Amino acid sequence: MTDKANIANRNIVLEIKDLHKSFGDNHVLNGFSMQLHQGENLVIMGKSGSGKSVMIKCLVGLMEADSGAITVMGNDITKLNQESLDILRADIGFLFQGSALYDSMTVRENLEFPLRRHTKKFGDNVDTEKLVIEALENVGLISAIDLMPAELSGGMKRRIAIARTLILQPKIILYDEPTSGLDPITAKEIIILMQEIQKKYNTSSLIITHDVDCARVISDRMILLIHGIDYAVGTFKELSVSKDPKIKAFFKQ
Ligand SMILES: Nc1ncnc2c1ncn2[C@@H]1O[C@H](COP(=O)(O)OP(=O)(O)OP(=O)(O)O)[C@@H](O)[C@H]1O
Repeated sequence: MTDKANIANRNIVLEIKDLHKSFGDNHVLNGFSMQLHQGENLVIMGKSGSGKSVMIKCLVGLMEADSGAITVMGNDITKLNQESLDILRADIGFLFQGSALYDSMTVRENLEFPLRRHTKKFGDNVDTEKLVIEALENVGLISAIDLMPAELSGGMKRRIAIARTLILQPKIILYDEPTSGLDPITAKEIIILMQEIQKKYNTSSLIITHDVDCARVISDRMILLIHGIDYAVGTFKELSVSKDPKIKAFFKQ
């Protein structure tokens, strides 16, 4: 957890207001709102099918919302042209569910890949080797630089995926189920790594997870996504003692 008091007073780096998204009669998001503050670890929990992925897709522009506003570092993303959106995207790191490394590329090539896509951020004279090494050192896996993804364990893959996200030096990181599919010990190591990154770079993180342990350890605040809205917002401590059966259900594991 971030040990800085009064998160509510810090700058808002990402804000969703009254987001609606339906697929025919399936009203997935019915006015979801949230605010992510500078340096905050905000966990979003919701049951399977509650709309977490739909929300993230709207956030990163992979899906168009029916209505609502999404503001990233002061920019309304629905009003940006492609070029401005690309520049903004370089400040948002996205850790996909299940790591999603390119199987045919070495670890080094996997890390170089995002740098090639975001040349504007670092300029033409970027020292790629230096950035790759720094990112791998951050996740404690410099020794894996020339390995192929197939040669890595699940935990190592997740670390490399985090390094690939970090290499662009994002201000905001979106983690989609960062501990899913990992054994409890490896999951704990990944949570510790996420905390170290947050401390070192003062990144703001939005973390989608089903993992109550992960939420307990890492969250400054939590949002429970129920019925397509931000049904409950608070610290882990506050929400975990709620008497509301819908909220209680999240903490029975
Ligand atoms: N492209 C789509 N077309 C139609 N329906 C969709 C589409 N994408 C998502 N949905 C529907 O939206 C609802 C929410 O799906 P979503 O994938 O966001 O859930 P989730 O909370 O991320 O679940 P999980 O935890 O299992 O990943 C589901 O009912 C799903 O069927």
